[in-house]
Amino acid sequence: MGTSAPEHLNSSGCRIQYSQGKGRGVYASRLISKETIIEISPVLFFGPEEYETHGKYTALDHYTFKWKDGRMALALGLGSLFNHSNSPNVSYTLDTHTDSIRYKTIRDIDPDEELCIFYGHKLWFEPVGATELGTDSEPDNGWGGLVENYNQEEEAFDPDEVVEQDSLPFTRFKPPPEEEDLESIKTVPAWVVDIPEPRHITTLLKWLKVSGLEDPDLGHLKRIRKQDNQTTLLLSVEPVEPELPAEFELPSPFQIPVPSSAALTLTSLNLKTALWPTFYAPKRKGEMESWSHGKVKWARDAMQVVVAEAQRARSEGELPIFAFLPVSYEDGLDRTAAARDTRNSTSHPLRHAALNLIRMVADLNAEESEHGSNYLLTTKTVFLSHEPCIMCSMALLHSRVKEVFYLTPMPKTGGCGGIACLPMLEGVNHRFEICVWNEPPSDLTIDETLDA
Ligand SMILES: C[S@@+](CC[C@H](N)C(=O)[O-])C[C@H]1O[C@@H](n2cnc3c(N)ncnc32)[C@H](O)[C@@H]1O
Repeated sequence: MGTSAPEHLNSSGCRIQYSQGKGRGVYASRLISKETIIEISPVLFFGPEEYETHGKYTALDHYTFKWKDGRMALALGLGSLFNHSNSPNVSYTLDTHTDSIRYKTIRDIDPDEELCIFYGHKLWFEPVGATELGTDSEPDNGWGGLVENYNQEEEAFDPDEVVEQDSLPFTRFKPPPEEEDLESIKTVPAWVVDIPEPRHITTLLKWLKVSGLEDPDLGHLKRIRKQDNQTTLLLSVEPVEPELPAEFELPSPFQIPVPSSAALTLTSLNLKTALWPTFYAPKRKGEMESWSHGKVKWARDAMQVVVAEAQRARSEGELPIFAFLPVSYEDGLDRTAAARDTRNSTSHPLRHAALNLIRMVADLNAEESEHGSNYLLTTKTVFLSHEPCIMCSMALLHSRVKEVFYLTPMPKTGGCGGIACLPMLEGVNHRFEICVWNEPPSDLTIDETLDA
């Protein structure tokens, strides 16, 4: 063993340092933000035969990654020096196009923090740190382990490329569109004019086309309203009163509120058309926001954190239930929060993971938010190890969360598809999308009668 670690010219803020009980490790020499590629290591291959007859009897066995075609690969550069953690802060992807391994931070990294990857559940050494799990008897569910990462080909795709619904690693349930009531319909003031002579309508419509008043923002509205023997023409939503052609001797235009968007449901169509004739544009059944490869990777990374932290919680005497609010994929700027179920340690029956998470968000935002809005998770996605119980599902609904992902369905107690599905109930004042991971890890099973 050398007496001091070699210097390494890695410009992404990594250094090599001895790590207590683990040999050398990779450390952050400055703050590194989430989703930073910190290393791309070229690999050196060993053919299956060479590996079987020689490689596996050498120290290299502790360093090699299994490649897709059965070869073993030794990461050069920093790649071989990342130590293992059950709650890794770095993910990696085998890039078969360039024969290299890319290492990326999963979350923001503090200066001097060790950068660790997840080796899988079958470890060949006694991991340092009381939080580490993993025995030979434990099934390797592949979560973040070598096998799974090696099957993850997202990096080989364009991160912005859309993933087909059927290829997503989770199943999505989208609530029906909101039924609107009169109060919730958004309107904009629009200029309209009554047309005393219906025979002028065609000419006026032609005039409108060349008048500069045609506005794509009005595409969801019909141009003409016929009501009580009165024909009215929609002119514009500009603040200034439009000038009308003098030859028709029209009365002065006036402003009225018109709906600002098309009607999604028949109920809203009726309500909106009472204001001004509106087009009906129901969302096609099953129509959902699309997911890109990059976003799927983001969700997978978040779920890896959930699994690792749920296992860690169990090793520390808690229930293996975990809730995680990652930095959102789109802006990558907001706060993250994470919470365990702490019913065991607190002897408090309401300390469920999802409730703890919502309370944590409220506490974090308490100083900055307007009174009463600090708990809101509007536009956010929450990742859970288990389907939330009815109480937690209601709390999530109350928090206005956008999406909830869970791994383990709870058919007897769950409130997001188990015994009930709260966001789909009639009359609730918010709906969120539910995404159920396709293959829940078997080692997070809890008593089926427990509320998660
Ligand atoms: C890929 S190497 C990592 C770099 C290694 N520490 C070195 O100095 O060369 C894997 C080896 O690091 C050690 N190691 C990695 N993670 C560890 C952990 N959490 N606890 C203890 N030892 C660890 C084990 O000896 C393992 O065989």
